[in-house]
Amino acid sequence: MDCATKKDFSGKSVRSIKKCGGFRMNDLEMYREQLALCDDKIIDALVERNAIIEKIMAYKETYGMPILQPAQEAKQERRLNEKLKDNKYQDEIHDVFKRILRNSKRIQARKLFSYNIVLIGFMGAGKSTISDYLSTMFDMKLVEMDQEIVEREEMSIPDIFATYGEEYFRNLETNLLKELQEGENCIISCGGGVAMREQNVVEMKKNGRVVLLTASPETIYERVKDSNDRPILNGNKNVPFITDMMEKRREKYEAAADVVIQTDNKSILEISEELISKLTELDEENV
Ligand SMILES: Nc1ncnc2c1ncn2[C@@H]1O[C@H](COP(=O)(O)OP(=O)(O)OP(=O)(O)O)[C@@H](O)[C@H]1O
Ligand SMILES: O=C(O)C1=C[C@@H](O)[C@@H](O)[C@H](O)C1
Ligand SMILES: [Mg+2]
Repeated sequence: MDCATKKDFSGKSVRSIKKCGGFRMNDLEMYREQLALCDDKIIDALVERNAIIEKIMAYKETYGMPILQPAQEAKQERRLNEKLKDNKYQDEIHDVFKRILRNSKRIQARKLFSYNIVLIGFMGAGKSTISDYLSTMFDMKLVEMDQEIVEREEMSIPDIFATYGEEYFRNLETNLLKELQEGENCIISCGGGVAMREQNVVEMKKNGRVVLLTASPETIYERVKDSNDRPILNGNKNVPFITDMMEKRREKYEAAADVVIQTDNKSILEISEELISKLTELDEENV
């Protein structure tokens, strides 16, 4: 390819128009304009897509349909995989769609919850499990209080208890909870004992709705029996001990709760749906 140069009328060297790889001098400008038009189309499509997301939410609300529909999400993913399977840009396009999906989830989360969701309840009630699921489904930030404390202290909870005592651990919980009130649209999965301090409950309610998960002592026993991560239960993993401790804590849990969800024999999806509908109802009552 010969990109010959010649002088223009002012004497400046310019490339010959016809001989440069089949491109013309002004092609670059033209491509840039085409790119800008493409970007405009993408913006218009995204605005339209987001408006459709809002319509779907309104429709589900009107007809009392479940908000979370993981099967539909899986169907959409299959459709996309099929459509992109022979596309040479499939990795890049999949990456873009991942972000689009995450942002759709955020739009839903912001519309549904303008506050933090704070999960409380006895050990093994499912706080971590449900928080994790909700945070994935709505792309919401998740703070697992126990885990956060373990990371900051660089020690396991049983070691914190053994080295510094329970009071020290409880103070860490209170301080973390205070710190978390600065954010919003976050899921906070509390340690099992967090709601026992009145000061903690005041903090939770500043910027959050408190969801109490419950389960029978038998269910709790089944869920915790194979783990040694809960120092209070170590050596006490039996139904009578759990029953007794639960009864002692019950009043405080219930007093802290804005909504209560009983979790025995329910799937994670069922519990999460119940949580969303109870929180939504609560907001409607408060309007
Ligand atoms: N709805 C459920 N159905 C069946 N198993 C469940 C359910 N919810 C939680 N589990 C199981 O019970 C165990 C304890 O759950 P999880 O860790 O979520 O409880 P937790 O309330 O966070 O406990 P802790 O207060 O000790 O942190 C886990 O193994 C989890 O998989
Ligand atoms: O119920 C409790 O008092 C506790 C529950 C766990 O989540 C941990 O926060 C810790 O083991 C104490
Ligand atoms: Mg937990």
